Amino acid sequence: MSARVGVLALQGGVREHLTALASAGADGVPVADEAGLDGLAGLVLPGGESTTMGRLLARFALLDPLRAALADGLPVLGTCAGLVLLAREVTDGLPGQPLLGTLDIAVRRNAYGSQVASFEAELDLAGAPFPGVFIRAPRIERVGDGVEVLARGPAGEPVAVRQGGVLATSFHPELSGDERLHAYFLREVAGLPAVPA
Ligand SMILES: NC(=O)CC[C@H](N)C(=O)O
Repeated sequence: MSARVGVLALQGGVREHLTALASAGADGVPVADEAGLDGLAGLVLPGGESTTMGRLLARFALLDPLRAALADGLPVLGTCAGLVLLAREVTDGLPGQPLLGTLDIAVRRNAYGSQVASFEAELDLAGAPFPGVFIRAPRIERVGDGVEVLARGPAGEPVAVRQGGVLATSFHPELSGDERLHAYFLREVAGLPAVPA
């Protein structure tokens, strides 16, 4: 049986991550409450709207259980709004915007500007080209010492980062029909079997 990997399903692009996880060899399951966190081998925080997602996490009493699960070492992949939620610091966050704060980076939301709010760029991910789909993307403005930069954007800014069991991208790997980043998450971050190997 393949490993169960949750996708936080309060808001945002859930289905595409479930599909990408299935292609990469995991059993993706939507998670919308605390009980859904039980027995997961990993978790994906999807793109969407981080302020809304944070409010819903608070409303559904998921903030503390999620923080506890991450502190216990649950491997997590955050994309776009999911990256914002994971960040320690959001330089233009709304007052009181709930964050998980487990990833030592500072981000600026919607920082690529209104004219070019969405774009695609070919990225170099561990020496191989990877399609980067950026939609009202957050920009990583600072990375802490323990954070590894896996890919950089057009201006050399980090767009894929990893800190131990936390992997995050400012782009949307689930929208490019290329499951290599999900496979990397499963294999290298969560220690699970994955395809492509
Ligand atoms: N595509 C996205 O996830 C956009 C993220 C959104 N701009 C935010 O700050 O939450």
